[in-house]
Amino acid sequence: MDKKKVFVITGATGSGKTTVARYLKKHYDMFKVITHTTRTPRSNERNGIDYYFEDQQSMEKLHLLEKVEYDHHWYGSSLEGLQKGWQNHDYDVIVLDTKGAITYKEKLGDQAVIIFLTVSRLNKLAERLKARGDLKAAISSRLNSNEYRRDLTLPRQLKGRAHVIVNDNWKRTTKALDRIMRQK
Ligand SMILES: Nc1nc2c(ncn2[C@@H]2O[C@H](COP(=O)(O)OP(=O)(O)O)[C@@H](O)[C@H]2O)c(=O)[nH]1
Ligand SMILES: Nc1ncnc2c1ncn2[C@@H]1O[C@H](COP(=O)(O)OP(=O)(O)O)[C@@H](O)[C@H]1O
Repeated sequence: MDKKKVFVITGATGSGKTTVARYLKKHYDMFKVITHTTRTPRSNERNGIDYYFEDQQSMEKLHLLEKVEYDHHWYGSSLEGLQKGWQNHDYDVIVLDTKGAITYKEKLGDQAVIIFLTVSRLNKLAERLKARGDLKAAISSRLNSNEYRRDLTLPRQLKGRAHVIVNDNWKRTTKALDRIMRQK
């Protein structure tokens, strides 16, 4: 069996996907796959580190494995991105919306390990976006988007095919992640 895997971190905005990806990169030597987006960078985000920031035209020229519209912006990931990581690492980690996670599971089967994040109280998500420093208008647009509502629950296509972590408490989350990694 191919030992190369991609860990797909998915869930609602503010649920902790980026934080979890950072933990897996640091503690399990995973390669963080950078995806492409047409949304504008946040003040602390850098091109080529957090995303490849694209415009409509440059986005259309890319050869992508999958592409989604999320809160009026486009996001997409490439097979080249995954393969770049697998050259020197057994494990890639990528942050995707739930639509992207379904595509990865369908296309890659057991090679894609899906981790779905949630929280027990939804108002925590808005609090976390504020604490992260997101602009008020961006938070409001995000929380009113159809994609935000959709990603609050595990899609039926991923039922029984994803690890679910309730990320209320960071220490407990790291324990759950370490448990998943021991199963590998
Ligand atoms: N399907 C897919 N989703 C992506 C990709 N890149 C980022 N996303 C998702 O797009 C959504 C919006 O991301 P972002 O604007 O960074 O907001 P955040 O989740 O609040 O940090 C999140 O669910 C990301 O996981 C991609 O290449 N493909
Ligand atoms: N378990 C947790 N408890 C408290 N704050 C958290 C926890 N996990 C993540 N955060 C914080 O919540 C904010 C949103 O997390 P982030 O990883 O950016 O979410 P996402 O990528 O899913 O939008 C960040 O400021 C992060 O530091």
